[in-house]
Amino acid sequence: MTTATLHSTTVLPVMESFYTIQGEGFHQGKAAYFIRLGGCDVGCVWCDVKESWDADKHPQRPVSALVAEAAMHPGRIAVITGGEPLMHDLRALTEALRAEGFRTHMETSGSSPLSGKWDWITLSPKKFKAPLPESCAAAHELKIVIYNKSDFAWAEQYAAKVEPSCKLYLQPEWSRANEMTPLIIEYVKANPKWQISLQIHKYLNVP
Ligand SMILES: C[S@@+](CC[C@H](N)C(=O)[O-])C[C@H]1O[C@@H](n2cnc3c(N)ncnc32)[C@H](O)[C@@H]1O
Ligand SMILES: Nc1nc2[nH]cc(C(=O)O)c2c(=O)[nH]1
Ligand code: SF4
Ligand SMILES: [Mg+2]
Repeated sequence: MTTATLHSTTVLPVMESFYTIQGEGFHQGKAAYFIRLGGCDVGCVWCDVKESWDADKHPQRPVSALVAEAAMHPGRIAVITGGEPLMHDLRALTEALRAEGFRTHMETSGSSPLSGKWDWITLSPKKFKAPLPESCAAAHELKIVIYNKSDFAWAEQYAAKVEPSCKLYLQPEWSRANEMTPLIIEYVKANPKWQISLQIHKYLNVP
């Protein structure tokens, strides 16, 4: 049996999957198919998908079925998110997505070991469980959630750990967006290596 065949038998806990507009970061505004995997051991107090945390609450689904559903839509960006996707072995999923012509993107805290083949890794480090050095090295985009003023200095610590080519984004924590967005605007104006990332899907009322 080949490695690819072995991987094709894999199942993953899936909370939801949906075709939408990427609302955040460098690829904001592009059509993308999202697969939200269950399970997260990071525990951010302000997490906007706490329902994802317990993997056992979500059905185990075969990778082949997930990719077949994704391929029914015309977009060819697949975003793997969660929960914390790197709690799972993502080799089979990324191989199968690429075989269908998808570019593989991931949203991760980087706190569990990397697996899979990725065209784009969005690293969003968390104070609650720090990212591994390998995730910092692999990130194409660093996206720091700003919950209070002290998070700007914390963001700079991670900007120093990623590659020089890594894009840098500051994103207001949603419940504090009214207070934090003006601070982010001033910070980006003073520190133009950073850009602002808004969660535009929440303004557009799409998933
Ligand atoms: C729900 S997380 C799932 C992926 C992974 N666990 C992570 O945190 O990167 C997806 C993205 O949403 C961000 N996020 C989560 N809750 C948020 C909130 N309340 N406001 C703004 N961004 C949030 C995360 O930082 C991450 O960039
Ligand atoms: N439209 C849309 N864009 C997103 N970008 C990152 C998301 C995520 O939850 O990982 C997300 C999401 O949940 N919806
Ligand atoms: S790491 Fe991501 S999914 Fe996990 S609690 Fe934090 S924001 Fe939520
Ligand atoms: Mg989201």
